[in-house]
Amino acid sequence: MSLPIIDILPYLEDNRSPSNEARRREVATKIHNACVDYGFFYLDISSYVDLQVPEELTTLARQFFSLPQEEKDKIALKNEDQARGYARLKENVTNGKADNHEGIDWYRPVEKPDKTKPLWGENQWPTVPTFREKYENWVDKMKALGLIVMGAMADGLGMTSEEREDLCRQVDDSFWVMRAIGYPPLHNDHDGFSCGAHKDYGCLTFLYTDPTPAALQVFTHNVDVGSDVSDLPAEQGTQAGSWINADPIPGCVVCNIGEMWEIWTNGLYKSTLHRVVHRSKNYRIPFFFEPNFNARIEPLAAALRIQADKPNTGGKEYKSVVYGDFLLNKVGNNFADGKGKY
Ligand SMILES: O=C(O)CCC(=O)C(=O)O
Ligand SMILES: [Fe+2]
Repeated sequence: MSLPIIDILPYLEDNRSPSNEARRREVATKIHNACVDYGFFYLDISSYVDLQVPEELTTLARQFFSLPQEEKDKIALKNEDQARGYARLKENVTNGKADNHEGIDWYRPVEKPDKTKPLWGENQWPTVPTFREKYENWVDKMKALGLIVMGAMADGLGMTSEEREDLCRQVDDSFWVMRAIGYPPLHNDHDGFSCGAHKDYGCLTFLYTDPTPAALQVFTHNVDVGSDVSDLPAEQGTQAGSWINADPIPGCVVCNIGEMWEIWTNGLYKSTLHRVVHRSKNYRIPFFFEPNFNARIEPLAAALRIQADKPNTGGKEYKSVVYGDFLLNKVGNNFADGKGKY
C-alpha cells in the first residue's frame, strides 16, 4: 500500500476539450478520495516546474545550514516576531520533546510590520547569494499551485461555480509559510524524533523532499499496511492505526491537508498526523499554502451535502474559526512560551 500519485497536468492545460474535462474530473475525484482516506497524496508537478529549481533551493539550504552557528544566529527568530527567522537545532519542541532539526521560516509579508506583535515582523533572509530571489520565486510558484489545487478540490466536492469562487476568495491572499529545514542524523538513542508527530494547521502543504526513504511517516487509521517501522519508538497516543512511509517520488511533492480543510469539510477530510525520522543528514523545503489571515473558515455547504447523503459521516458540525486567530493561538502563543510550532 502506498499513497496515491496524482498528476495535476489536466488542471494546467488551457484547452477545455471534453477529454480535458474528463481528465480533470478524474484528478478531482482522486484528490477527493485521497483526502477522505489519508489526508495525504503525491502531487506530480513535473509538468508544472523545472525540477532543477527545488534542487537549487536544497543546495542553498545546505549552504546556509553549513555556516558557523554565529552566522546563522544573525537571522534568529528573536530578532523579529519570534516566528520569522532561524531556529537552532532542537529549539522547536513537539509533544514535549525537542525536534532534531534547525530551520528558517518565512511568512507572507505584512503591511506595517511590527516585531513586537506575534507574526507581524519582517522576514529575515540569509546573505547566501541568490538565496532570497530563488526562494521568493518558489513562493510565487507554490502560491499559484495552491490556487490550482484548491480549484480541483472544489470540483472534487461537487461545488457550484459560485461556491468555488467563495472558497477561492478565502485563499486568494494566502497567509503562506515557507520553511527550509536542516536535519542532522537522528541517532538511535535520541529521545524523540527529527520532527515529532503533528498535524499541519492550515490548508495545503507541498513538501519537496530529498530522496531519503523512510524519513516521513504518515499515520493511517486502522489500515493493515504491513509496513515495517517496528524499530522506531512507539508514538504516544491510543489511536489504532499504523505508520506508513511516504517515501519521495521523483517529480512529485508530498501534499497533505491541514486542519482548516477538516473544518471546511466538517471532518470528511482528515488532517493526518505525520512525523519525521532522518537517520542521515537531510534538507527539506515545505511550503504551506494557507487561507487569508482574515478568512472565516466554516463547514462548506458542498461537504454538508455529501455528509447528508451518507448517513454515518455526519453528526456534529465543526465550529468556525478565523484563520489568523487560529494561527496566532498555535504559533504566536506557542513560541512565546517555548512550546514549539505544533
Ligand atoms: O520534513 C518533513 O519530511 C516534514 C516536515 C513537516 O511535517 C513540517 O514542517 O510540518
Ligand atoms: Fe508537517
